[in-house]
Amino acid sequence: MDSVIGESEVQQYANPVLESAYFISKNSKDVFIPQDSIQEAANTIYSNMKKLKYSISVWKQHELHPKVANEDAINWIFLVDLLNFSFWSDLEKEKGSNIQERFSIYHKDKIYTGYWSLCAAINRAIDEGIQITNPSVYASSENLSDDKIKYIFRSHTSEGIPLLQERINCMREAGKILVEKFDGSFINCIKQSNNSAMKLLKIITDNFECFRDECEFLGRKVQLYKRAQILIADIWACFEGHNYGSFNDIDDITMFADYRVPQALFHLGALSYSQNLHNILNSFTLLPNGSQLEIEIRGCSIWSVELIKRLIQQKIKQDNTLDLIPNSNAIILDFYIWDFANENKLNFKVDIHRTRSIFY
Ligand SMILES: Nc1nc2c(c(CN[C@H]3C=C[C@H](O)[C@@H]3O)cn2[C@@H]2O[C@H](COP(=O)(O)O)[C@@H](O)[C@H]2O)c(=O)[nH]1
Repeated sequence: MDSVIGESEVQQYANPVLESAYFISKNSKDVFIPQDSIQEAANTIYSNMKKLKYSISVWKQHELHPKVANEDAINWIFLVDLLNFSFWSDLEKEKGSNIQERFSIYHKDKIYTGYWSLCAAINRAIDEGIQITNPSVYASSENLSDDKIKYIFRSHTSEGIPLLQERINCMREAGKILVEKFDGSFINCIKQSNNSAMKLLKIITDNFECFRDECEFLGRKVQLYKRAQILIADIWACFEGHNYGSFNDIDDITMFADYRVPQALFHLGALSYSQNLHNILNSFTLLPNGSQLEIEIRGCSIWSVELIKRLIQQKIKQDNTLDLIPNSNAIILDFYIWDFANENKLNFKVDIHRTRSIFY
């Protein structure tokens, strides 16, 4: 068996996710970070972000995101990122097939799919007077029955929301933990973190099993923590780095290893796949959660964005124009790439990887 690279060179990163991503990228067999095109990818991303003046303030501009940074927003963000996973459709067996029948939410005269369908369903429930974001409500079926949750996520089409029962289980588990251990509010987790994103990451993954996005890769535990990290990032972005969003080590948060950003990284030339993996993705073959191919895609995506971040930070140092992007940490880069992917995904040459998982 090939020697496992990086085992001895234990990287001293503050974030265990970055350490895992480094290890995965050094031992990946079907996913690569092309050294010859990642600089061009960084240039493209940097110039587009400058043109858009892309910054932390974009987060609240999204129509379905909270507009006021307060306790209600924290409860909303916690619930959204508790359920922020697996929106891709089983109906799509080949490119573009049946997409009109995929799960979607009708809200205020608009139809939403993907991540936005989750936000729309929650906002619709709030408009209907359901206290859906209150942890003591979704913690127990006495306060909010399974049938009521099913009603909240009722689809505009024949396909229902993927993993509905798993989503209900997450709500019960996390709601109970917030009520029993954190006096009913995620704000108390934030207070315990003493303005450290890394401490908050540990509080989340130690206490909430459904955020514990870990698996084994070449005999070693790797931590990817996609929803735990985006939960912290969304609070930081909503509060624009102030108040409950003030973390002195926020730049240690990595890219969020989902299924959409890797697709964009491939399109931009910041990720490449073996022919075998290329064929698997374009034939819509399922990849089991925890499989080597899935972990290579997720881990290399995190490392690719880390390298892009370093390249862009070098460019900022040499850039003497005035229209610099105000912030270029992995969160802002990730948010930009995800928004770019959602606007261009129908033109991408390679499809997403299809893994059913509660982790992303
Ligand atoms: N890496 C990363 N993954 C993200 C997001 C978001 C939403 N973030 C919003 C908030 C601020 C930003 O500006 C975005 O507007 C969702 N996801 C993941 O994508 C998948 C859904 O994709 P689709 O089926 O196409 O909607 C699913 O795994 C979901 O967990 C992100 O930002 N980064």
